Amino acid sequence: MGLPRFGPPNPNRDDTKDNPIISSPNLFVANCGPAVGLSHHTIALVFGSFGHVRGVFPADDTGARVIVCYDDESSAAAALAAFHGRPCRDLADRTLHIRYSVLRPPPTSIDSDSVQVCLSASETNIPGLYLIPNFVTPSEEQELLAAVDARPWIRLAKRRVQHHGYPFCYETRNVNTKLHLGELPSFVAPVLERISSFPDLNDAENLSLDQLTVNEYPPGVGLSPHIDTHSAFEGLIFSLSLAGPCIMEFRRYAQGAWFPKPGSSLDTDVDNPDNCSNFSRKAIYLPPRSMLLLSGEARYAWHHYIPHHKIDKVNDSVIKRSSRRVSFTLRKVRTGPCQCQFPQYCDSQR
Ligand SMILES: O=C(O)CCC(=O)C(=O)O
Ligand SMILES: [Fe+2]
Repeated sequence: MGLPRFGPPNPNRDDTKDNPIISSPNLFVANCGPAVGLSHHTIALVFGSFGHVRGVFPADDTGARVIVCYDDESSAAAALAAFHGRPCRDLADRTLHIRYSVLRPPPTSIDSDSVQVCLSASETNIPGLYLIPNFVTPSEEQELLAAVDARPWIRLAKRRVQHHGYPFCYETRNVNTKLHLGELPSFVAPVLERISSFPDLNDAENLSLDQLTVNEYPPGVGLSPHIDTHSAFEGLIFSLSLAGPCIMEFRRYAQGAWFPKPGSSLDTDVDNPDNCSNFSRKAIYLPPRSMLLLSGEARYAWHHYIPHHKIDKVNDSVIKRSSRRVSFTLRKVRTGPCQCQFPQYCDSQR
């Protein structure tokens, strides 16, 4: 039998003390279960003194949290009032922490194997997306990697980063334009020079990219879906892949942008909010030494995302992520509000 899709009302909130005023015939009971010596049968018997128990189920795979399902809400309310927060004599004197449990929506199935992985930007049909393979040579790649490895890394939860030009603040997903760290380091000069000859750029001379974020991803680490904050950066975003490949997925959400909570990490594998399961998906393979350009619709309206996989499937081939992937994201910091043509995705026009 599969697990019931129940959970605590708000897994991010510690509401064990004051239960939110919702009612449910189902209880989420923590500190209770086979891992702490209480069988589901015993739990059903003890909770059964408040009404008919339809079932006791593991709430997760810890063995120490269960879901107790009653026929009716009043039985659940009585059990919660009697047992929550105090030692339960009939359950080995364990102090139970009880909340009402809610039925979770079915998880949105994100099967990255089911999306065809494009090998060129034109195949994706995303306006404004460009990919140039072999943008740097293998020896330039080694030089760039050596240059960043000679500088201090900032350790995030799952990956390491460096910021040059301006620091990027993960709390606000923005840059502090007053905190100029100086010119971009000289090791990126050849890359910047080559960028200015990038095809399809209308305004190559006025590029003046002034912010570089270097990301180092260990195998299996990706980046949750996001649009680089419109108000933080201008309309061209370049990403150079070094050392290893990855698949980058693009999503265009039907409702417009969903803005992650400030401070939420790009490291996490939270793929999309509950109410935003309706989106178009595309995926592209980024080989090492390739340069990706996000412009126009690709930059402003599509979320980009690096799945958290150790192995990527590129159509029929399986590609193991290398020991690391290092990316150079080059952007120009915006100084006024964004006035793009995609207001539904734009934090300046919200
Ligand atoms: O690693 C990459 O290629 C993308 C990084 C990225 O999306 C970002 O820094 O905003
Ligand atoms: Fe990004």
